[in-house]
Amino acid sequence: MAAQKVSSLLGRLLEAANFAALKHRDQRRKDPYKTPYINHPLAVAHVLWKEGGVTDLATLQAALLHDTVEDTATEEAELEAQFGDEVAAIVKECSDDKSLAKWQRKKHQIEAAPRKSHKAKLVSLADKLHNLRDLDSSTPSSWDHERTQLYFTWSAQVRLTLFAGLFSRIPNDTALNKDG
Ligand SMILES: Nc1nc2c(ncn2[C@@H]2O[C@H](COP(=O)(O)OP(=O)(O)O)[C@@H](OP(=O)(O)OP(=O)(O)O)[C@H]2O)c(=O)[nH]1
Ligand SMILES: [Mn+2]
Repeated sequence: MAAQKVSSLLGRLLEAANFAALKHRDQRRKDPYKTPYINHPLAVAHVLWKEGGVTDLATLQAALLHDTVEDTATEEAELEAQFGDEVAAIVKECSDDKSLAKWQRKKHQIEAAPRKSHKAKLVSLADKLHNLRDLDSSTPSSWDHERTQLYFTWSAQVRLTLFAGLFSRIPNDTALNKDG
């Protein structure tokens, strides 16, 4: 790849990391160490690249930005203007509607998972994976055993529906879909 193109891709990735860092700058994770919140979106993007082999720029940018609309004062239009329609749409697909009750949000994630775009599924899976790893290593101070178990059970349901969609992307005309 031409050096100029690499430089442009890196720049756009760094722009997303910097944007997320500014938006999350006053937030901490719920763990006992009060880890800076930005560690989470950075880890989600890193999981996708390192473990998932994902190199698509829009997916990695969306991973870095995935909690900005849900958890900070960021408008979708802001993301559209700075990162384009595709990135903004993936972030939107990964954002809970905070005006809904918590149980409704949790239910909606299970129901919406199969309809998500492929890129949003990748970001959502990495998001869940990193949250589960965090729970395993340092449970949020206010979470008891039952609350932690509930997150594991619920996220397993979301991941199953996300995976079901990912593996059902077999084109309609393949032999696998023929009767007989
Ligand atoms: N495991 C873990 N999670 C933490 C920590 N600090 C903040 N979180 C965030 O808390 C959310 C999960 O907590 P819940 O009580 O289930 O959900 P809520 O914050 O949306 O109400 C996750 O949001 P999310 O990323 O939007 O994902 P999700 O709610 O869709 O799973 C996660 O990123 C931490 O120290 N450990
Ligand atoms: Mn997240």
